[in-house]
Amino acid sequence: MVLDEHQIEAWLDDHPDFTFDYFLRKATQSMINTWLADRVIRIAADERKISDAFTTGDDRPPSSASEASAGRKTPIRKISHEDINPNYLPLKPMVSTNEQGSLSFYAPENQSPPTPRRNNNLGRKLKARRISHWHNPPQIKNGTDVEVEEGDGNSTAVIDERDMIMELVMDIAMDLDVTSVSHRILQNVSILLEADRCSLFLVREKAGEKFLVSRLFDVNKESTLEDNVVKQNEIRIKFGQGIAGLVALTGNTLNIPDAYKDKRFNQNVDQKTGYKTKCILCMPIKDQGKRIVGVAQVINKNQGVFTLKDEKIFASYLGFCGIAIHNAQIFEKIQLENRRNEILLDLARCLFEEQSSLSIVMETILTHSTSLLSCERASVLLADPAHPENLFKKTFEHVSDQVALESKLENLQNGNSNKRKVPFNIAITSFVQQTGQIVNVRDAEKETKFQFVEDEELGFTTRSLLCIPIRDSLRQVLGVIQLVNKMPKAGPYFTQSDVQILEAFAIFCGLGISNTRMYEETARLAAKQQVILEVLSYHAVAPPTESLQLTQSEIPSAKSFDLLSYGFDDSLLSDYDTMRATVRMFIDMNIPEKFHINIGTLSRWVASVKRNYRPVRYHNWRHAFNVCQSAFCMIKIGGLLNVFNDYEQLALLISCLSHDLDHRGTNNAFQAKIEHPLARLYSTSTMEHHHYNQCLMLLQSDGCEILSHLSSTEYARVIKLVQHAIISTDLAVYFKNRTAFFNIVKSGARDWANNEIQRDVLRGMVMTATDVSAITKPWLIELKVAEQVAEEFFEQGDIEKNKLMQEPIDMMNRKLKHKLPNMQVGFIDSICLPLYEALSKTSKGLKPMLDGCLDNRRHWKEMSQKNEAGTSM
Ligand SMILES: Nc1nc2c(ncn2[C@@H]2O[C@@H]3COP(=O)(O)O[C@H]3[C@H]2O)c(=O)[nH]1
Ligand SMILES: [Zn+2]
Repeated sequence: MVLDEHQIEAWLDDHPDFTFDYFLRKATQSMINTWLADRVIRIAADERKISDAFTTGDDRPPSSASEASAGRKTPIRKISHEDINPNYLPLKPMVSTNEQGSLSFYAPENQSPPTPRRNNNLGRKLKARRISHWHNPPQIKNGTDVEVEEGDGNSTAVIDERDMIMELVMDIAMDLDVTSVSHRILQNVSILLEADRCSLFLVREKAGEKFLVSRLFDVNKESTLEDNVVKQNEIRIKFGQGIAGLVALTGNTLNIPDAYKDKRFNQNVDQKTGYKTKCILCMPIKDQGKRIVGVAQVINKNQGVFTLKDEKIFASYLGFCGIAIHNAQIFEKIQLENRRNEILLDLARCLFEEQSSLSIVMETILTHSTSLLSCERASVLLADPAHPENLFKKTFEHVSDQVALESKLENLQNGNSNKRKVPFNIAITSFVQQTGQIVNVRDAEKETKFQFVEDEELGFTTRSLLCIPIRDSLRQVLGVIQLVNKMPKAGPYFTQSDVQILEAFAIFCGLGISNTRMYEETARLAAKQQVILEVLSYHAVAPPTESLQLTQSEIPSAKSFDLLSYGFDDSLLSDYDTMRATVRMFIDMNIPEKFHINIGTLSRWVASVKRNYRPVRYHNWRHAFNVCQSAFCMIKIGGLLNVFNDYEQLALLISCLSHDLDHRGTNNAFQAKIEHPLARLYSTSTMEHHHYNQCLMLLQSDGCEILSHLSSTEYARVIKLVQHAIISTDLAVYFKNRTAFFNIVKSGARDWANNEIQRDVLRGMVMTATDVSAITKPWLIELKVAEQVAEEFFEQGDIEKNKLMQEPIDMMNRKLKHKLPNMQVGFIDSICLPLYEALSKTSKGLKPMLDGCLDNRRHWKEMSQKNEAGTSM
C-alpha cells in the first residue's frame, strides 16, 4: 500500500508521541538549525501560542485531535501587531555605557535586554530534577535516559534527555541572551558528563587581533547565572595561549587526561584560584558559518577521565551554543541599527525644526555630541570658502553642563574671568580640514605627531581628542567637528563607536550648514529685493507736486471733456487733462464719496498710474485712459449702472486704468520666446499677471492708497474683482469664457442682478469690450489707433526677425503692412463683432458700440477691396 503525504501527516498528527520520538532520533543538526532560524523570526508572535501550549500542564506538543489537525493545514502567517510591538525590541535607552564606561549602542552586558521568555514550568521541573540528580548520581540507560534516585531514595525518576534538549531548543528560540542560554547548556553538560566545572570563553577582536574573554566561569550543578557570569576582571587569553587559546586557534578539540603533564596547560589560573585541574575537555564553538565564536571547557570528571562519548555529547550541546551566539549576534546588530536610526532621526528632527540660523543648528549638534558622546568640550570650525588660506572663518563652541558648572564655581572662588574655552588645536583641525582624515588622539600626553596648545593658558588639560571632517553633498570639506576629553566616567578615550556616531553627526552638520546657508542666502536676497522694491515703489509714485496741482485745480465736467460719448477722442486732451478727466470719471461715479477716497489721494494715484505706463506705441497711458473712458460710458450710458454694484463699478474703473500697467509693447508669446523671468513666474496670462501686480503695488504705495478706508473684507473683495478683471483682458481668457457669455445671452436665462457667476462672466466681457473699444470709434480715430497697434506689432516683429532670428507672424510682419485692412476685417469678425452683438442684446445702451464696429468693418473692407483691386490692376 502506498500512502500519500496527507495520510502520513494525518497519522503523525494523531500519534504525537511517536512523532516526538521520531524527531529526537532522526532530526539532524541542520534540520534543527533551519527550524530555529525560522523560529527566531517568529519569536514574538508565537510566544503566546507556545506558552499556552505549555501551561496546559503537558510538556509535550499538543496531542488532541483538533490541535493536531491544525498542523496539517498550517495557516499562512500574517504579520500581526505583536511582530512590530516595540515591547519586543528593547530599544531604550538608545545609548548605554558599557563595562569600561564607554558609550555604546549595545545594551549594557550586565543588564541583558528584556527578551521574550516563555512562561512554562518545564525549566523549573528540570532544575529540580537536575539538583536532585546531582545529589543522587544517575546511571545511564539506553544512551539517552538517565535514571535518578529521588531524595527519599526509594523512587526512581528519569532525567529525560529529550526534555533537556526540548528546553534548550525553547531557550534558544526565546532567549536572545547568549550568557543565560550558554549557562543552561553548560549546566546540562556538567550533569551529563559528570564534570566538576565548566567555563565559556567568547572570541573578541580589537585592532585586528583576536582573543578570548571569559564569560562564564566555574559553572557547576548548583551555581546560578549570577555566580558564574564574569562581570569584572575578565580573563583575557590570546589565541594560541594555553589549552583554550589553542582550541580557539586550531578549532580542534583537546581532551587532556592529566593537565599537569601537558606542557600546553597554563597553571596560572589554578595558582590564582587554588583549584586543582586534573582533566580537561576543551572544544570550539562555531557559528553557522563555521567561524569560531567561542571556546568551552569542562574540567575534572567525577570518576576517571573524559571519554570519546563525552566528547560527542559535549559537541552536540555546543552546537546549541553556536546557534545561540549566532542569534544573539544578529539581534545585537539589529538593535544597534535601530538605536543608531533612532538617534539620527532624533537629531534630524531637532535640526530640521530649526534651520533659520546656523548658530542654532550648531548649538543643537554640539549639545547632542557632548551629551551622547560624553565629552567635556566640543567645537565646530567652519572653513572660509572664499579665502581658503584663512582656514577657519567661524567657530562654534559648546562646553558640557558639568564642566560649565565646575568652571563657574571655580571662577567664583578665584574671581577669574571665564577663560576655559575649547582650544583650536590648529595643527590637528587644519590637518583634518586639509586632508579630510579623521584624527582620534587617545592619549594627548603620548601624542607625538600633533602639538597641543598650552593647557595652562586655557585652564585645563587635554587628555583625549576626536576630530573629523564635515562635508557637503559634493564631499567638499566645509569644516571640522572636534570633541575634547572623553568624560572619565565614560572611558579613557573616544571609541570606534564614538567615531561612527560622530561621522553620522557630521553628515547632519553638513546638511544643516548647507541648508542654513541656503536659508540665509534666500533671506539676504529677500531683504535685497525688499530694498529694491522700496526704491522702485518710491520712484513709481508721482511726486506730490504733480498731483497737488491736480487736486487744487478745478476739475471740468464730464460733458466738457466729452466723456459721456462712445466717440470720445482723447487726442483733443492734453496729458494733464487726461488725468483731470480720469478724476472726473471717478467723481461722476460717486466713487470718492462712497468709498471715502480723498481727492488728493485719488489724484496722486491717477498720476502714479499714468507714470507707470511706458511710452510704447499703443499700450501706453492713452490706451489705458481710453479703456477707462469706455467703461465709464458703458456703465453710465450703456445701461450697466443697474447691473454692477458699487464695488464692481469701483473695481472696473481701477482695472481699466491699470490693465496694461508697465506694458513693454510686446505680447505674452514674446515673453515666453525670450524666456523673460515673467514667463517663468506666470506661464499663462503672463503680462496680465504683471499688470495686476503693478496695480496692486500702486494701490499699496504711500500716498496712493485709495482703498485705505475700506474694511479688510471690502478691500479683499475689490482686489479680487480687480484681479479677475485684469486677467480677463488676456484675449486667451476671453476666448475661453465668451461661449458661456453667448449662451447666457442666447438662452434668455440671464439674471445679472442675482447670479454672481453670470456677472463674473459679464465683467470679463466688458473688460474686453473696453480694451478693444477703439474698433467702435469714429473711423478716423479707429484708423489712427489701428496704425498704432500695427506699428507696435511690427516693432515686436522686427525684434523677432533681427534679434531672435525668427520669422514673425503675419500680423507682426512689417513686410505685410499692406494687408492691415484685411487683417482688421478678420480681427473684427473673429473677436469684436460677436462680442458687441451679444453685449447690445444684453443692454440696448451698448448698441452704439456695435454700430461703430460695423461701420469700421465697412471702411476696412472697402480699403481691403481697394488694395486687392490695386494689386490686381
Ligand atoms: N489686429 C488688431 N488687434 C488689436 C486691435 N486693437 C487691439 N488689438 C489686440 O487686442 C488686444 C487686446 O488686449 P491688449 O490690449 O493686451 O492687446 C490688444 C491687441 O493685441 C486692432 O485694431 N487690430
Ligand atoms: Zn489693453
